[in-house]
Amino acid sequence: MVSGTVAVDTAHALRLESVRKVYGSGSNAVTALDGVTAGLRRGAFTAVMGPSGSGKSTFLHCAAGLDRPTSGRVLLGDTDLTGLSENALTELRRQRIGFVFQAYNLIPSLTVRQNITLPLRFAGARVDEDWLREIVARVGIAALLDRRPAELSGGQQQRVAIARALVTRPEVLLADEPTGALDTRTGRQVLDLLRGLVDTVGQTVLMVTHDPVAASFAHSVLFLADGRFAGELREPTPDQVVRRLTGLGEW
Ligand SMILES: Nc1ncnc2c1ncn2[C@@H]1O[C@H](COP(=O)(O)OP(=O)(O)OP(=O)(O)O)[C@@H](O)[C@H]1O
Repeated sequence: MVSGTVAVDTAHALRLESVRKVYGSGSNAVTALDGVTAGLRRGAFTAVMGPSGSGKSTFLHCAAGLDRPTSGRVLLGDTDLTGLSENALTELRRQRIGFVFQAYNLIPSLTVRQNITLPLRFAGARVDEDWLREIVARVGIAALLDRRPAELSGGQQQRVAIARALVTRPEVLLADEPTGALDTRTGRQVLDLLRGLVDTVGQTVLMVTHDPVAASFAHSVLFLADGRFAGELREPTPDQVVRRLTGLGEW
C-alpha cells in the first residue's frame, strides 16, 4: 500500500476514527473530542448536532483538516489527513473540500462571478464554463453574476457562497451553521438547495447546526455530547431531533 493511503471505504466520503482533540495542556487542557468514530455516507446529507460545547466545531475543523487531531485518524476518501504536511492539507482543502459559513465570507470588491471562481484562481486552475453555468443555474443566481455582494440579499449571498464551494467539484461540502444569519423562509430555501444538491448530483454534505428544523433536511443526524459520539438519527423529524437533544443536555 502506498504510504498515506488506506483501504478504500466506498460507503463513506469522510471518516473520523477514534479522534481525540485536546486543546491546551496541563491544568488548562480541554478535551474537545474524546475518541469520536463517525462517517459521512457518500452522497448523503449529514447534520451534526449536540449541546453547546459538545465538540461540533472541533468535529468540523478536524474533518476539514483545519485542526489536527491529538490522536486518531481522519480519512477523506482513501487519503489519511493525519500524516499530511501543512502545504498538502492546504492543497487538499482547496481541491477536495468546499466550505460554507454562517457569514458568507464573500469579497466585497469582487463580482459574484469573480467570487465564485476565486478558489480556481487560488488553485491555478481554469474555469470550466459549463460547470460554472450549471452550478449558478442550480443555485439560482445565474442573473446575478455581475453584481457585487453588497447588492445581494443574505439568501442570495449564501447561494453565491454555495456556488463558490462547489466550483472545484469537492468530494465533501462542509457547512457551518449555513442558515444562522438568514430569516426562516430564506433559510429553508438554502436548506432545500443543499438537500437538492445531494439528491440530484450526489454531493456529500456535512452541516453543523443548532437548529432542529435545519437538521431535519439531512438524511441523518450525528449527535455529539461531551466530545463523544452519542448516536445517529436517520430520516430525522424536528420533533425527534428535539427529543434526542433534550436527552443530551442544555442546547
Ligand atoms: N481553540 C480552543 N482552545 C481551547 N479550548 C477550545 C478551543 N476550541 C474549542 N475549545 C473547547 O472545546 C470544547 C468543544 O468546543 P466546540 O467549539 O467544538 O463545541 P461546539 O459544540 O461547537 O459548541 P457551540 O455549540 O457552543 O458552538 C469546548 O469546551 C470549548 O471551550
